[in-house]
Amino acid sequence: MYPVLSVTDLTYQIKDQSLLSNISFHVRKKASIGIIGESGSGKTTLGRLILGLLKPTHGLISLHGKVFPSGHRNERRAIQAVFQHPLASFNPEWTVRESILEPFRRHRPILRHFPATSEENLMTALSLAVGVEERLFDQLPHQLSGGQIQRAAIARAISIEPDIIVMDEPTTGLDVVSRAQIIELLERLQQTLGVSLVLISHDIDFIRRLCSETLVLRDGRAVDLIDRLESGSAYTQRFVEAGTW
Ligand SMILES: Nc1ncnc2c1ncn2[C@@H]1O[C@H](COP(=O)(O)OP(=O)(O)OP(=O)(O)O)[C@@H](O)[C@H]1O
Repeated sequence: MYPVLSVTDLTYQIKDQSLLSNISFHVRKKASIGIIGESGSGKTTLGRLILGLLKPTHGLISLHGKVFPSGHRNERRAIQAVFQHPLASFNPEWTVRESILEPFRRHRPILRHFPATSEENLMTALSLAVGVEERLFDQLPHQLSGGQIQRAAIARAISIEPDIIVMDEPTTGLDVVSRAQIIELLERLQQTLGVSLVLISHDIDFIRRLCSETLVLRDGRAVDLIDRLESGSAYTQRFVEAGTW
């Protein structure tokens, strides 16, 4: 069986500058890969390439063994994003509910896990799945706390049952309790939905809890691709011991 996501020899250049060079890895169903590295090492650029928002200079991304993006309408459903500042990804003039329903209305997917007999049923199921009281979905995005809007962003991402969610710094700015809740939520979603995760983070403990494999970037190159953070190079160990990058 093909991995859900394959990245092969991916290189991204702007003019003569290589922001990423020869990156390769696979992610299987229900598995998670962590992407870590110093500021400016290329993590967000890699996330944007995986989402099809940037076009690689060389190399290949494939979903279930097929080149991505191919232009096929349905492939966009398979891969969803939760960005670093979730508030900025919500339309400030729409209720949170309207924003959450937007991808569902656009894709009209056939759902296996969530009941999609009506939008109301779907919203109730999503509220339970992410642990946000349903009445909060009728608020405007700025009226929710950082943890609540992060979970609403996750609700939007899972509403169309993607195969992969790419998350950029999902714990930044969250208090300890909200951070722990996000970790538990992601663990649960992996088990119940079978979703694979690509987690970009500076938070070593977050990566350790959730990821079966970790890619360490330095200046756009892969330094380590490891299943245990402790088995990384001396470079990686310095940051693992510090707990952050
Ligand atoms: N559009 C662009 N044009 C030129 N350089 C860019 C562009 N986008 C990113 N870069 C450069 O590419 C490098 C990698 O940036 P990227 O945002 O991917 O790093 P990062 O690892 O996500 O950093 P951080 O942890 O600070 O978010 C940086 O040196 C950045 O300045």
